[in-house]
Amino acid sequence: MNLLVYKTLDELNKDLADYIIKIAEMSIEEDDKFDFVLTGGSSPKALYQYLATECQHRIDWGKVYFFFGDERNVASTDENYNGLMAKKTLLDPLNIKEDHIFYVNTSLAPEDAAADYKKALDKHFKNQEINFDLVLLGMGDDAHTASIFPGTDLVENNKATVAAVYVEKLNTHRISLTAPLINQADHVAFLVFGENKAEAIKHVIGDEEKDFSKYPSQLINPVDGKLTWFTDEATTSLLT
Ligand SMILES: O=C1O[C@H](COP(=O)(O)O)[C@@H](O)[C@H](O)[C@H]1O
Repeated sequence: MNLLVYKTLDELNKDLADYIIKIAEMSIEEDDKFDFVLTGGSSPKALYQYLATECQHRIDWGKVYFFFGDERNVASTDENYNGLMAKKTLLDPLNIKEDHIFYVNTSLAPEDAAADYKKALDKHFKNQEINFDLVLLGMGDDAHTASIFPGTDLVENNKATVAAVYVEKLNTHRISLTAPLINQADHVAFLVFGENKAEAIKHVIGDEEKDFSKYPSQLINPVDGKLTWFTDEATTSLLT
């Protein structure tokens, strides 16, 4: 595990963009494509805008396939739909073709949307192991990542799949990659900043004894891949 701590969000996003471009270049050279899982929420907005502007000409974006680590069970036109935020900030500005973007179909019931997404992944990976080049993750102040929330049955899901989960505290369903599926990736990167996440990261990274149900981000530990945390000083202030 590699923990990177930045003074400013600009420095963090610039370095994270360089890291993404480097993995994209390696993947495109090896396989002629880059399978990239995007995170949702508010944290990646500035990063996506930076990629779409400053990094517009650094790689062939036509060779990138975009996926989502999790999705909220709302219409694709709803501002809370993770896909819409990525579309506005990254995918439309880069003119990414629709057949390179794997949105979660939330017009289906959550269980069906999860099964539909898994089917699309299996097809893309030609029914071989689903092995993303890079999974970008965020983390909530409750230590959830993707939509693996504390106390939900998704924490216990030990299958590499896509699952629907009911999140009681939000009174809603979510659709999410499971931790074993994320852990099959070659690279996993967390993008976490801000003081409100200091307590969570203290436990996720700092605790010797793991409590996955309380701190689901502890589940992320790539089997053969590399894990990197892109953080700031405020978030890591409680780590000793
Ligand atoms: O609900 C979600 O939250 C996390 C963290 O979001 P943030 O707004 O604190 O950046 C995010 O990683 C996840 O994709 C999203 O669905």
